[in-house]
Amino acid sequence: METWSGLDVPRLPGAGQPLALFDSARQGAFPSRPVGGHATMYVCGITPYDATHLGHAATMITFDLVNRMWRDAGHDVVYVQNVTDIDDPLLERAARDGEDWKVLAMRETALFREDMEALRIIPPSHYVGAVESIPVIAEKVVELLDQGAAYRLEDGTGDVYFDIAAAPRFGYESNLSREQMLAFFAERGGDPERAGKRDKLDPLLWRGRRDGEPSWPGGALGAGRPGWHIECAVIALELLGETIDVQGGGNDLLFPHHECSAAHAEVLTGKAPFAAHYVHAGMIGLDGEKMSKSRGNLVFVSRLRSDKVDPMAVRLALLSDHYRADRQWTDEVFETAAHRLGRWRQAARAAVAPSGAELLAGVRAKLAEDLDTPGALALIDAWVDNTLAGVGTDHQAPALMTETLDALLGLKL
Ligand SMILES: Nc1ncnc2c1ncn2[C@@H]1O[C@H](COS(=O)(=O)NC(=O)[C@@H](N)CS)[C@@H](O)[C@H]1O
Ligand SMILES: [Zn+2]
Repeated sequence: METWSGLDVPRLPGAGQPLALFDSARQGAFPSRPVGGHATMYVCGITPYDATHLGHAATMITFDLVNRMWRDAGHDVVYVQNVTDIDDPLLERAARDGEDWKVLAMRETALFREDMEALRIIPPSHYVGAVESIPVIAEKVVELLDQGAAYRLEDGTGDVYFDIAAAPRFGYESNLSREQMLAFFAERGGDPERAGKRDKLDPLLWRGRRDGEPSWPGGALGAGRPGWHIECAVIALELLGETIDVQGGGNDLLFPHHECSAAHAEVLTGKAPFAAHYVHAGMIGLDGEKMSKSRGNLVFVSRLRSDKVDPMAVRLALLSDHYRADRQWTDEVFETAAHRLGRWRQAARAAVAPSGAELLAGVRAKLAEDLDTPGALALIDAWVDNTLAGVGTDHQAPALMTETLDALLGLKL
């Protein structure tokens, strides 16, 4: 699947320091140490309907900062993102609206790409759909069956499940109790009550063909379509290798999605941990509720854009609180960001300002501490206040400040 169009990232003087990121498995922030000359990141992309709401945008901006910080530290980055262009919620929405699910998926994915370009998100190296990945997913499910790590239900549906007992450390990523897992599993697309499963938490790998549902040839599996977690495990393994630096997404994916994806990958490769860092972005909410399709309380990037809202003000607003915090989108958050952006643009046009090198070093240091954007933005505010008050003697500073905000925060002044 084609990715969206790229953009230039200014090279800054010197180099950034190692990026420390919070790892959900180890429950602490640790330096990410990409090896082999390039950093590898898999970020869970959209299920293509109701795109692009501000929750999607906030999470994509978070991992765009990881991408930018790694590049600033001198790494090449191989970044893979998927589109879940076949799954129950997509089929349900298409049926609700009486439209072809393939058309819905294509239209929403195209809109997502436009919104990502407007928000100045560096495109992933590989942008991959679930449907185009079905042949290799089916092969991997057969491998899991051959390893005895998966089993077919005996009820004639052709459904295949993963046996979580095959993953000895299952649960190490989310650190949840079994009852918490059962609750999240039921809430987020799992089927704990399905008859015939060995364990209630066993996730679906392959759904055998059903009348009225799309299906694809699955080789030895027979016709059907892939489960959700195996999709992301297989796409990452195919394009990034057996272990990766970052597996990312919103914190709604921590369990079951990322836990199961990691378990599938580790059983397939025999290598653990699948990801050195399991990175989860907080949920953007509106009126006190998580912004989500099921609730329908969505603010769309494309709507803001058609209302002539500056995407850079949206991006700055979504950077103003810490990426791991569940946070609310409010008019006040937006107005504050728009005002801040105006002052920053004014200061960037000054002839002279406080030291640009000091600002760059300060912003690098704050972002290297688990993407402390509130700390970084406060340093920029102080620099801007001084600049607008006529303090400072550095003639290169305004230009360097502009490049710093572009390269590290993705903000075009
Ligand atoms: N309210 C929200 N706040 C922050 N991130 C969100 C929010 N809702 C969804 N996301 C994130 O946005 C991305 C796409 O979400 S999604 O459209 O529901 N799709 C999926 O979760 C799956 N296609 C992942 S394989 C995911 O990383 C998800 O964690
Ligand atoms: Zn995923």
